[in-house]
Amino acid sequence: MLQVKNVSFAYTKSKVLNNISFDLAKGKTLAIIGESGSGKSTLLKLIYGEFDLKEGEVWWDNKQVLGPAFNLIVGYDFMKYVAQEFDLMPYTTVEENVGKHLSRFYPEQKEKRTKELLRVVELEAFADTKVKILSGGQKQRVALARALAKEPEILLLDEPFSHIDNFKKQSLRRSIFSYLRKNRISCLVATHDKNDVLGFADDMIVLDEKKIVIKDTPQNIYCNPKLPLVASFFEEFSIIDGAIYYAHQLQIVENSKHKAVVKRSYFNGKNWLIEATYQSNSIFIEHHCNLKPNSSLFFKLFQ
Ligand SMILES: Nc1ncnc2c1ncn2[C@@H]1O[C@H](COP(=O)(O)OP(=O)(O)OP(=O)(O)O)[C@@H](O)[C@H]1O
Repeated sequence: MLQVKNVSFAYTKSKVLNNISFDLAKGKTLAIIGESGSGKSTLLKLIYGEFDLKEGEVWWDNKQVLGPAFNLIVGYDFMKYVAQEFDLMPYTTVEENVGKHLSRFYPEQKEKRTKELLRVVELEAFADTKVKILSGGQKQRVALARALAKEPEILLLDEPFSHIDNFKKQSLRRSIFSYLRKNRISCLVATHDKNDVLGFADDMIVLDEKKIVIKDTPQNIYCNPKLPLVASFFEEFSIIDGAIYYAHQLQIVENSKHKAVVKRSYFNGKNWLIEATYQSNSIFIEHHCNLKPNSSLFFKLFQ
């Protein structure tokens, strides 16, 4: 189990993280969300042992994770970290990058393992391609495969699918997260993408103002977002009478006590998002067709 105990950290004078504590059980996935600059990457780096901690401790089972003051080489065998910059070897092939840390003394095992990982990240066709000429998304997939090569017990992922195109993203997500589950690898994933969280993470934490402001299951947080910051991570929302409503919780009806004026309609694939003005504020309503700007509408609320 990963244990983060009362961790605080500052790069310079002011703190980036203040008194962070949480646990992550074996084989579980925990998502970290928060605005840009809220400290997600810093937290991953601290857990990886990239910096020395002055306040707080990080433990994996009965081993304490220590920073560079205690380790000549940053990191531990049981933990792998895929950073936003992938740190690959550009002039060697995809296969060589993935197999870099696997033993040369067992060539058959090495080849089998490398092939298995290339299948997980859907890069079999690029095994002999030099990394230098790969796209950003392909490089990101090589970095993921390399992190998994030596079967870590815990994987730290920083925006793992940010460079992957929408065609591949969903199937790659399913492939990676089911591989982690099957092999009981714990995973901590920092993300801006709700699709990394809903359906894949067991728990999530929300970072704001240097602290963990919410920790719960993705389902509970989605259904009861509590803060506008959290609702905005998932969907367009409106605040009406002090409560948060997602766009699908507002329904246009013939008549009601809530009257608004249409500003604009946006096509979003499944239906339309209507932006309207209600009591001088913008609200968002999901609807099956677009509506004329400046026309009036009535809506009702449901949860
Ligand atoms: N090496 C560094 N030296 C000084 N300050 C840093 C350093 N790295 C990050 N910071 C600062 O620490 C804060 C947290 O940054 P961090 O990269 O952890 O945020 P983040 O939530 O991961 O952001 P993003 O979502 O944009 O990746 C920011 O204010 C950033 O400017």
